[in-house]
Amino acid sequence: MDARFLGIADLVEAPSVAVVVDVMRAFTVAAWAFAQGAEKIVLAESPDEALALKARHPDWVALKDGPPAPGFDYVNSPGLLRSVDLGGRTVAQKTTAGTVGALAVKEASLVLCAGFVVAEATARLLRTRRSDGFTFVVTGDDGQADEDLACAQYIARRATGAETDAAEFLRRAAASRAAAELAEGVRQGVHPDDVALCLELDRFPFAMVAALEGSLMVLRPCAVPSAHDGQPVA
Ligand SMILES: O=C(O)[C@H](CS(=O)(=O)O)OP(=O)(O)O
Ligand SMILES: [Mg+2]
Repeated sequence: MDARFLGIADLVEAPSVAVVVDVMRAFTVAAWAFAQGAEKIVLAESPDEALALKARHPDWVALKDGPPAPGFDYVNSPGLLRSVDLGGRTVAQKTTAGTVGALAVKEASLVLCAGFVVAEATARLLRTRRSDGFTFVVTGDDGQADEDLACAQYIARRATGAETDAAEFLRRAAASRAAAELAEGVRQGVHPDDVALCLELDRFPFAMVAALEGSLMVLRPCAVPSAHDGQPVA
């Protein structure tokens, strides 16, 4: 299996299978939103689009990174989101890196969004795909964010079925600039548990698949039973 690791700016053509990785924090937050009952997440192009979607659908909730902002219900923090009941709700999410990365590959035939919390389910889903290669989008720091690269490399290894010790990959993520910035209060809209929550390996049993639904890029959880190993999915 051929794995490419690209930053968002390096994407010149739509990959066939794209795994968009944002450990800190967009896709850890997305996984927590599903765990808290959200039906789907619409990946918004801009803060204004997230607010416009919410205005059009008053039962939706809007979430963005950075500090709390007028019109937005939540910030991009797993620690803050984990106590919120999102049962049946649609979330419009806009972040600096993660949502931008997913929107950059919206023409791909399969788009998975991932972090350590859904690593094994993501790898399991990739194992069911007959594909010559996978493109991992390392969303942070122009493709240099080590928390995202470490997670992408870990998932790529697990996607081959190779036994892989996660410890070194998690250590790199814990030592990343993003982790330091979250811990030191450089980033805003942060809960003290955010870094630890982003490093919870396989916290959730589902993968997350994004696809165009009309003009919107919509992220949904996807159960990946281990019994399907080796069988292709649509
Ligand atoms: O919320 C985050 O951690 C970041 C925003 S920033 O890097 O602090 O500006 O967004 P994400 O898209 O989740 O990396
Ligand atoms: Mg990030």
